[in-house]
Amino acid sequence: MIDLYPLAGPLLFRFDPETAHGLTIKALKSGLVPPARGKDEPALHTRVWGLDFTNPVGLAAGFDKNAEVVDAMLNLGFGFVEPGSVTPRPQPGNPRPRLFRLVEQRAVINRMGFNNEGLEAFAQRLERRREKARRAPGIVGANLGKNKDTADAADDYVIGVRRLAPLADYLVVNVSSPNTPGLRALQGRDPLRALLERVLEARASCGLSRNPPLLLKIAPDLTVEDKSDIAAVALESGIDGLIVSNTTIARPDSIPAAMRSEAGGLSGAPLFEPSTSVLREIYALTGGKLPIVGVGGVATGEDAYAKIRAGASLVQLYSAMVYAGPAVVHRIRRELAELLRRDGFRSVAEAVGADHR
Ligand SMILES: Cc1cc2nc3c(=O)[nH]c(=O)nc-3n(C[C@H](O)[C@H](O)[C@H](O)COP(=O)(O)O)c2cc1C
Repeated sequence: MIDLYPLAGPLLFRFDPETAHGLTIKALKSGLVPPARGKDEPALHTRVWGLDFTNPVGLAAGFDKNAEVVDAMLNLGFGFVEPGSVTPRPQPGNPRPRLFRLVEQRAVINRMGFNNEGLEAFAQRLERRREKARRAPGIVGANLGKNKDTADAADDYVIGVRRLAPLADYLVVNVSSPNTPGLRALQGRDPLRALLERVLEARASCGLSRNPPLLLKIAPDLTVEDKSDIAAVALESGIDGLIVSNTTIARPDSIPAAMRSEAGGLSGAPLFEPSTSVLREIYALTGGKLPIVGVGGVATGEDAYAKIRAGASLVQLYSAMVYAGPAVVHRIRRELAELLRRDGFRSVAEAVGADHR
């Protein structure tokens, strides 16, 4: 592929991060970014939840909050994309500034607070996409959040599931954003059990011939007890998988003093170790029975491979794209295929959880 990011990147970095993101979405929507899918090596093909992924590298939630650039991102080489988080009603999110680059650390801090155009706009875009003859191939999930002012969180997730179950290849219940008050408390054993029961019931009530897999996205900032509770509830509830992890509220020593006090979730390189370690633990606690999407600090094929060996069936990224542009996806695919070959794995699936054996 021709990589234009060495030109576009420095230009975008002259704007504040949120303006740069808005410009990126506009460029993608208007077709200014040329498609560059490339060919996926057969070893990268993988089947999870009965869905065929041409490669295991996905775009994490938060980049395309309103499902505006699903095809454009698939056309850049992602095996799957996850628009959202979407909330039932539109909401503005937190006041700006709320997005910060930590260039030297290859990291991002955000406290967006689920800014989005709401469920109806999101669903209609997916509906229109379904009608298009020329859709990009690839898997499209939908990541669900709750409105800030909704008292009973489960109500919002149920609304999201009912509207999007017929439109998405998989659904994500996101209870791990640090920027919506009270959200992460839903990861506790009893609230989680009650929430998952209600969303699974909502999915069943859609009467679809094929239910989209339902995944739970968790935070990296969890106690030993939290993790074992989540693993137990995930297994007993009958959900289909987990996404590990969202951003962290921790501030590792590498984060400069001026940025330490910015509230929000930290993502990118400093999140790699902590999120991979939670992934490893959750894989062990669930005995490898639930497919896990590994996310947090993935920027190279080696990072993706490490997540897979720790127990991820698929990986996702967001922050690495800010610094390396979409070419990062091609690089990861190429390097990952090489690493699998080097270690004698014929497929991604063969390498999942290899560190545990
Ligand atoms: C600006 C920004 C917005 C995000 N918004 C969401 C969101 O709406 N829902 C969600 O589940 N995760 C959201 N995330 C978290 C990412 O999906 C991902 O879990 C996290 O950034 C770690 O991956 P990374 O290190 O590759 O960025 C957001 C991340 C960033 C940087």
